[in-house]
Amino acid sequence: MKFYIATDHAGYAIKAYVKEVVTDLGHEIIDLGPDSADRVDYPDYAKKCAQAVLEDKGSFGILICGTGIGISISANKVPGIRAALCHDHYTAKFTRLHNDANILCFGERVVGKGVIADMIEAFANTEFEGGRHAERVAKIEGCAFGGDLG
Ligand SMILES: O=C(CO)[C@H](O)[C@H](O)[C@H](O)COP(=O)(O)O
Repeated sequence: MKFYIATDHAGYAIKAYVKEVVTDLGHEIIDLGPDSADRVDYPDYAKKCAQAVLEDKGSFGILICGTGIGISISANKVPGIRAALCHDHYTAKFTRLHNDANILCFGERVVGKGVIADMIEAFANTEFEGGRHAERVAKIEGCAFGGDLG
């Protein structure tokens, strides 16, 4: 699998560890920045990663900020992106199974290294289940374009 990773300043410190985890699992990871812990705006990096994931079909993203909240909200503004803010193995696994998430998000200030490695493994090793979930995922794009929520 190919992953794109981006953070803001509050997710920068953990990035090297995350890249190591992804590589050790046998996957490719491309770093979209930033290259230092200088203060940046998380929407800029969410957008960079979202665009890369959409342009490179079949790839996935990892986005990290302090809480994981701002960067996931931002990425989800991009149509076609399903960025999941995860906190543990269960949420990382089920967002692939049921939501077909294409970007894993978390907060550097929220989860520790063990949980991060566990989430990445669960996210990378879980396939979308399809079926009834595919119908719901299709409706997500309807929400993005102001469709009828029923
Ligand atoms: O968690 C975040 C957004 O949801 C960010 O990573 C920042 O930590 C947060 O916005 C605080 O920003 P600051 O400039 O570091 O005070």
